[in-house]
Amino acid sequence: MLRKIFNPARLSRFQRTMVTVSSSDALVSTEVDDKTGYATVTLNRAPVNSLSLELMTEIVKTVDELERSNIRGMVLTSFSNKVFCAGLDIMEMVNPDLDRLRAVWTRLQDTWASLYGTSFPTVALINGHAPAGGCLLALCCEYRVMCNNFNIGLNETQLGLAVPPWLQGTMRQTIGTREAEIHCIKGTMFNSQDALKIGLVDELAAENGEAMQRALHYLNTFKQMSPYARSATKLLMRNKDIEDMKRGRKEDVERFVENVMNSDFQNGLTVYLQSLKNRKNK
Ligand SMILES: CCCCC/C=C\C/C=C\C/C=C/C(=O)SCCNC(=O)CCNC(=O)[C@H](O)C(C)(C)COP(=O)(O)OP(=O)(O)OC[C@H]1O[C@@H](n2cnc3c(N)ncnc32)[C@H](O)[C@@H]1OP(=O)(O)O
Repeated sequence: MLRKIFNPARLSRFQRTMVTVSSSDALVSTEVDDKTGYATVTLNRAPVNSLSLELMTEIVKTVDELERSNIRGMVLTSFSNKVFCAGLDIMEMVNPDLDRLRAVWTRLQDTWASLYGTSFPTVALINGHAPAGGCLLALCCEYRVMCNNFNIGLNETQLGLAVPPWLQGTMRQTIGTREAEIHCIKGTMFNSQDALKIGLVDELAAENGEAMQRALHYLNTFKQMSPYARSATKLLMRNKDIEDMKRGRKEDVERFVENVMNSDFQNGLTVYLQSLKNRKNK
């Protein structure tokens, strides 16, 4: 069954109401161009957009609001021209409160489901590094434009975390089963050129302005197309994955909690955090 379908009857409302949402200190800011109906959603959590419970809550809220406002497309990007998103906030996993840890993983599932299941077209404008959860956000979008000289990939295993089945599935869909298996297991990080070669991203750009032009070009390809046929086809392809994730979500949360509470993982995390700081001090 289709979860959400673009409703052409609501189009007239969309044409009248054009919005710029969120205050300057918001974790996520949204601007909608009233001529095109395209929203630019900018992740705004300095320094590296790491995914705290609060940031993920804002992402889900934003996507839900956009879904209700009938925009015609969305570009997801970062305030920083160095890091698109550094993945899950590692501090959420250091000696965590168990209720909050469960909420973090549940919200990550929600973030994946809401971004992956939008009725409108989505492009990730990857204007910086995108490890792990950062790569997840990009993979949820339909199309990916990446600026040169950054890294992207699902490096969870390098950190001692297992990649959950629903995220593996999105990677498989994007780069194919064989490559997804190898690179999820290895935790490979790709530079921009290699990410393009393997199909993890669709286009490269020299800088932000060019990346935005390419992103808008993708959205413009749907201008003359029936929004109904477009979104129905997308959701028919994606809804089963979302339903599968939802069916297994409780077990998935408990696996994550078990993974994080393991003492080897906690020790590894301390070493990893230290290595990030050492790298910085070099
Ligand atoms: C079925 C099985 C169930 C179990 C499932 C288990 C796991 C699920 C798997 C997937 C979900 C997703 C998981 C994750 O996302 S884990 C997080 C992975 N992220 C990383 O490894 C990125 C680490 N960061 C970096 O590599 C670099 O910071 C960067 C992003 C390349 C940016 O480099 P740059 O030089 O620009 O900045 P700094 O390194 O100086 O960082 C600035 C500042 O930010 C802190 N920081 C960086 N990343 C994070 C982060 N992810 N969380 C929290 N904080 C982060 C860094 O330490 C610096 O802090 P400081 O105080 O020193 O200024």
